[in-house]
Amino acid sequence: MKISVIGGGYVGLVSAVCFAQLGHTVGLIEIDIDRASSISRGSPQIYEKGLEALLSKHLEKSLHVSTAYDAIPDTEIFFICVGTPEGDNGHPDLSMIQSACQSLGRSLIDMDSYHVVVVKSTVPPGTTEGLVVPTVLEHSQRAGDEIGFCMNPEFLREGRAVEDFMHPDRIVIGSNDSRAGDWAESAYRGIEAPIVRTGIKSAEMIKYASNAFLATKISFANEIGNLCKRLGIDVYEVMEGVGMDHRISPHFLDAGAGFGGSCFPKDLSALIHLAEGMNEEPLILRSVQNVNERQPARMLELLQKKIGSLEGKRIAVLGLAFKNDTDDVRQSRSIPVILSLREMGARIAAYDPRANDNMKKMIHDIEYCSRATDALRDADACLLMTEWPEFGLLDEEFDLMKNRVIIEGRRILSCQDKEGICW
Ligand SMILES: NC(=O)C1=CN([C@@H]2O[C@H](COP(=O)(O)OP(=O)(O)OC[C@H]3O[C@@H](n4cnc5c(N)ncnc54)[C@H](O)[C@@H]3O)[C@@H](O)[C@H]2O)C=CC1
Ligand SMILES: O=C(O)[C@H]1O[C@H](OP(=O)(O)OP(=O)(O)OC[C@H]2O[C@@H](n3ccc(=O)[nH]c3=O)[C@H](O)[C@@H]2O)[C@H](O)[C@@H](O)[C@@H]1O
Repeated sequence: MKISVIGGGYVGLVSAVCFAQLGHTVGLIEIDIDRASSISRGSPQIYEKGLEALLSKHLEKSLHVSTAYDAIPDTEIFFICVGTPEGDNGHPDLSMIQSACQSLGRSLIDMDSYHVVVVKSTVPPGTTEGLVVPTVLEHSQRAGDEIGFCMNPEFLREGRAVEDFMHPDRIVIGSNDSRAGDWAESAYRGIEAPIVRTGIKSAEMIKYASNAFLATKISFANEIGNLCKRLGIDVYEVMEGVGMDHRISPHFLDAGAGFGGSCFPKDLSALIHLAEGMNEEPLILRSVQNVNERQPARMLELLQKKIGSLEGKRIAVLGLAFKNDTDDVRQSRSIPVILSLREMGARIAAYDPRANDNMKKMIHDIEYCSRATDALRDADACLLMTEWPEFGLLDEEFDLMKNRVIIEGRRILSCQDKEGICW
């Protein structure tokens, strides 16, 4: 098939290279000139395992990158993968969706063959039919039956995006017309996964409900973990026993610093905003959010309990990315931790294997180290914020600290000789 992917971020770029890998001819449209040119050079600005290799395999063969929409005349199916960041009051900012639909619509003027437009970005229920369909039709001046519309949410995780795209648990395709749904389904031929065909609004809601449920599992584990901490119980041992019940599953029950990233926090806010707009009280969702917002402060309470005032103390912060295997720091739990430490007068020495540069753009006035040992040297305490496997190997490196006070926000360390383990 001839596919165009609109937006070259985590979802768009990964989708584009994976569609090329599945044998399609793919055009990637990215309006940010810097992003587009680094993708065209084969070195994207985002880090994902396996992405560069696939990109260089297909670049200028079955995958072409452009900053303009006029490069898409042959396209049969469009996947919209632009950002939907949190806007005012938790409502997602849909302006990028709107402007992508305007440009896409204009590029379809004067075409007479059938096209399918698929929304892959996470959008609130009603957005595809209420915004995408009318905007594309208005700007293309085409009749409703000449363009099909689908909603196909994406479930990939950062850090393992290529793997997740190629091996999903399910592929959800929401459509109101079976021809459009069949086309969208064809794009995934070659991937072995159950296909779930739904209406468009259900597909939109499946995405929010999935993220909200995963976030709920994490906050639940954190609440139990906070209780366990007081009782001197190891919450990881508890959750291992809990997760063995197949109705619960062992995944997403790791207690610690809480969830960050560009999606759980914003999608939770969007769902809360949606509920409130309909006078439904989102009791569970608000609690999930509240528990998550308090977890970083709990780490700092524990730290103060161990070493007293933080004024002038050197604190090593290991891990800046919101999770391992990514350089993404959006909504990382290390941000509130660093900001509070700074307010309390601590001297911060931070290290992340990949995310130092991205965090520097956000917080400049702390020390960034190029190795964990540099951060740990002479530190009064260490806060471990990201589940990077390399941190799991640290042991005698902690002897460089003034005291081995280590607060683990992620259970990753295998060494036994540590004090002040958090959860
Ligand atoms: N990051 C993730 O792991 C996942 C994200 N999602 C959802 O997918 C959507 C995209 O997320 P990301 O890829 O993380 O966003 P991103 O911000 O990394 O990438 C979006 C890209 O779209 C480009 N763009 C914006 N307007 C455009 C336009 N009119 N034409 C062409 N390109 C345009 C931007 O320059 C940017 O490079 C969001 O709705 C997000 O919630 C869904 C699943 C996973
Ligand atoms: O919509 C999205 O963008 C994506 O959001 C999440 O993926 P992602 O945010 O990339 O990463 P996760 O692996 O889910 O981790 C999110 C956060 O939760 C934290 N986490 C995860 C698992 C856990 O048990 N405990 C926990 O605190 C991680 O440290 C991280 O900060 C979902 O897992 C994806 O299915 C979804 O597509």
